[in-house]
Amino acid sequence: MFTQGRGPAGATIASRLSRSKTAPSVLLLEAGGPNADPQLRLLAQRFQTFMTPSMSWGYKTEPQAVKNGHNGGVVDYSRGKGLGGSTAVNFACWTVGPKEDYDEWARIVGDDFFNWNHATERRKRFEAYVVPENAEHAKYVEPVKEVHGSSGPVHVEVPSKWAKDVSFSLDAMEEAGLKINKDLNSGDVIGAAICPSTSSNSWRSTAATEFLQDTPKNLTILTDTQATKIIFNGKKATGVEANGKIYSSNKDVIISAGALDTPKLLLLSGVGPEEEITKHNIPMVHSLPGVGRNLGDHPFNFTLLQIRDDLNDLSQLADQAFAEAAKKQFIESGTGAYAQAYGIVIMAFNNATEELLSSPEFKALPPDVQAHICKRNVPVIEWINLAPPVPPAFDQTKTYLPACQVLMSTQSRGTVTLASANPDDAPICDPKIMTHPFDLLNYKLGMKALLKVLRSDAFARNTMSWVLAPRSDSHEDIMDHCAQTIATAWHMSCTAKMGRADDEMSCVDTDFMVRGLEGLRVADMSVTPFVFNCHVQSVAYTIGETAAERLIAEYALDG
Ligand SMILES: Cc1cc2nc3c(=O)[nH]c(=O)nc-3n(C[C@H](O)[C@H](O)[C@H](O)COP(=O)(O)OP(=O)(O)OC[C@H]3O[C@@H](n4cnc5c(N)ncnc54)[C@H](O)[C@@H]3O)c2cc1C
Repeated sequence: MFTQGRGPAGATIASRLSRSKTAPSVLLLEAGGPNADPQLRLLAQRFQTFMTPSMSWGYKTEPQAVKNGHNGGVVDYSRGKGLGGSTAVNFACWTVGPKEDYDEWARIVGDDFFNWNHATERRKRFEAYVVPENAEHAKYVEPVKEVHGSSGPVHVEVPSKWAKDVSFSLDAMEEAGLKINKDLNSGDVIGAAICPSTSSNSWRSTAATEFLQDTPKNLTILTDTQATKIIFNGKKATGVEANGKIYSSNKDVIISAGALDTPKLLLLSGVGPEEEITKHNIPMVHSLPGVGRNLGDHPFNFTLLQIRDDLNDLSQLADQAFAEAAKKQFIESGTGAYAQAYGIVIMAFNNATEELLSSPEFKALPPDVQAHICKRNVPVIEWINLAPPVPPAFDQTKTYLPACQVLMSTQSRGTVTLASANPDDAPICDPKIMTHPFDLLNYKLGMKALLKVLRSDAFARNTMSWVLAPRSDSHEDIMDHCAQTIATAWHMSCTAKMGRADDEMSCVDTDFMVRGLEGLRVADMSVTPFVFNCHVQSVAYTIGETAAERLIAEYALDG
């Protein structure tokens, strides 16, 4: 048995399989290094870690149509590299998404194994969800205990110490008309809520710290080992090539390299759309039109308000000496400014408005997509307050409220293709952000609604100035601001999607087996049939757990 890629999906599978009763031999190959320095796991630095060059693949998108803005429309498309994969560099927000998304996945693929109830039971096995009891915070946060795990390996917490702006921001959202959702991870995501983080006592937890410690002898982990080709005997995968060596497998090869590198490896190995493979003179192994297609993501834009100085303490950290001392104090004693800086993000997920639902853009969507968007807990827009930190170009001694918009229920789809047959070349990533008319309208209506909230008295009376925002609600000003701040939330998905046999774009079946091949599975964010309406690391862990459960049953690994 062999798995490749050490992100949340790959690490979960390798850990579960190797710890099963029959203890099969599992080899895990990871292209990056060990990411061993604990200082790279400070939650207070969660928004900067991805800029550490050794921990990122450093990908960028092709110029996007929302252009004429910064960088000519080229958007950062980082992926985590090394132990923990993207969980070692991500923003550590933990959201599991709406229950209806899981049921929709089950409906699309025709298998109840993927529905909310089953997924919740699986998540409870790997989750350790901690919300400290605190009378002051009870107004804002109260977990629905039945849907959370308490003793799994993946640590999720609401830090016990809150910065001042947390309650300010939630109170203002409530006053502006949003409902407070005390547990956005109950399956009901709608409303303004505290978002827990993947951390323990403000130290980031990663797929590696959670699944790859104290590993059993039958699990071998090789770092700095990039798989460059899958080896086939006819239509059967028998191993992979990495660092000029062949690693053979007598059972399955499982690819968990993430939604950009999994299609890249499949294409390099001759599996994918014929025209894409032959154009690089790669020998064709198997035609699969969906590989590298359907790339979906969540576009992300931000606005910035300067607010009253007494509303948070983060400006202290602009003083280099103060920041160094705070970091030292936190590392030595777990206390001080670093124990609460950037500890909490506030999220507000919103349903579609009547205006969106009555638009021609909505009515042109396929009937099943329309039906899904109309469901109770399915959001079309997410707003984020208190993150990310203010870019260095702005005066760091001032106090700010970043307020962002993340597009949900996205319909735009792009591609991942090869730049060449050389495995060292980055893939060509073109997510075609907001090219679908529904996404464009949804973005504009969402941004107008966000501006209305930020202009409401609750925010206005605490706002000193608008630093970054559309100049007006006009189409031109909203799109101009969009072009200036466009990014994605790095939720790349669907590039080797799971689907039914009669869906010609389906790449894997519900056993994660690559269609038309033997001994080859894909289990990572590539396989989701649509872009989940949440921050997706929880989905990647769930995919790993689901694939492991299927394999353990198929090979009777638990005896
Ligand atoms: C900057 C950033 C911020 C994010 N913020 C959040 C957030 O706050 N909340 C959230 O829920 N999600 C967030 N995400 C997304 C989330 O982290 C990912 O969706 C999730 O980690 C994907 O898991 P995966 O297992 O599919 O792939 P990955 O986590 O990307 O893991 C893939 C692994 O495979 C390895 N690999 C790739 N190619 C090869 C090869 N050829 N050979 C061997 N190994 C290979 C990679 O080095 C990596 O270790 C963020 C992502 C990024 C990049």
